[in-house]
Amino acid sequence: MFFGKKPLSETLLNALIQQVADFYQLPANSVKNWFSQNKQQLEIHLPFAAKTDVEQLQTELQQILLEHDEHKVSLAFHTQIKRLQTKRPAIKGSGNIIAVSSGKGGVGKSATAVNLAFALMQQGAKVGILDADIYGPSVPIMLGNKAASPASEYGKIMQPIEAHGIVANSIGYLVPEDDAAVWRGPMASKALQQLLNETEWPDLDYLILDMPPGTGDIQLTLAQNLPVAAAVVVTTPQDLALADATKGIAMFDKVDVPVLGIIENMSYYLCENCGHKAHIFASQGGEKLSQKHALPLLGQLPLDLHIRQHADEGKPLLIAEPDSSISQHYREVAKSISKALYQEILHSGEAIDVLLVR
Ligand SMILES: Nc1ncnc2c1ncn2[C@@H]1O[C@H](COP(=O)(O)OP(=O)(O)OP(=O)(O)O)[C@@H](O)[C@H]1O
Repeated sequence: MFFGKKPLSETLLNALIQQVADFYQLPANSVKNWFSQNKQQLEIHLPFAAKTDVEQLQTELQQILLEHDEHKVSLAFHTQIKRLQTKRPAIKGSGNIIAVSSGKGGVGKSATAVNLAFALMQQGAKVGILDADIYGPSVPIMLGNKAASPASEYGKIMQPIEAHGIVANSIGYLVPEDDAAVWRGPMASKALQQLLNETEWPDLDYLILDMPPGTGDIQLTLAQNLPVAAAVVVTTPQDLALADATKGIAMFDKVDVPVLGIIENMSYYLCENCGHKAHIFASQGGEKLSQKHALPLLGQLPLDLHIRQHADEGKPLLIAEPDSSISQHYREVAKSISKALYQEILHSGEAIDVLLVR
């Protein structure tokens, strides 16, 4: 291992590796292969989307370099996400397909899926979104491009629609809303499989699949027949939604798709004037659900006017207000999802590590 002509001491390299390992509470052995050296540059390839960690990591590593009199060495961080092997054959370019599902309609699954797609992008991943909510496709509304239509050069393979740095496809771009609304189950699931297969996804890390709400035949067929890498379940905290979320978790268990965790949406309302936190839809529901199923509670997002306004106006919150505390919260959830999927990749391979969600 050389830096230009000068070898970088093993002691120093080990100290740097240990620092990153401690940061992520991982064994140094797993972190070692994230490092590569190139002339005066030390490259660190993070295997999950965690761009918001880079600044702190950089400071910590630079401090060690300074202590070893190696201040000239520059650091470069990259995001290098692997694909989790799925039972169903992979779809070209789609990367890891993450199903965002809800047992019950109206809990904010689509708004969560869209915001998470942008949050993952802002954490450094290449992201697409497929709107599989066939009876109520809201992705085109939330991306503000309802009138767009995917170009198709050979009459078959479609180019996804680009929006603010992600790509998307939806039945909503292809057929009038009322047409899809009358499709029966088998026709709807076939149309969705086609939509996924016949889109030219541009080498993504993640494809967010905005599932139709519920746990019926269409959902089960999709979870079973598509190469879904993992799922997250969105719920509101009240009992009714939690009972349905349980069915959602059971559905993914049945088809052996790992559930990465639960997102509680509309958890509370924070009064903008007095700062009072009101638990409109009851409290701690998501927490109880996560304990019951031994799944992480990935995030608790507020009931917030800005989330609704930006979604309904077609200006994604993460793009319109990237510095808001809610956008930061979404980025934390996105990072946790990405890390949890990395954990699944480790489990599926020879190495098994413990990665705590930071
Ligand atoms: N945390 C939130 N705060 C405020 N409004 C929200 C929040 N999450 C979602 N909404 C709004 O609630 C409405 C329903 O959300 P959304 O369409 O995402 O739900 P859904 O679960 O996907 O619904 P469906 O099951 O009918 O597809 C939308 O107007 C959306 O903007």
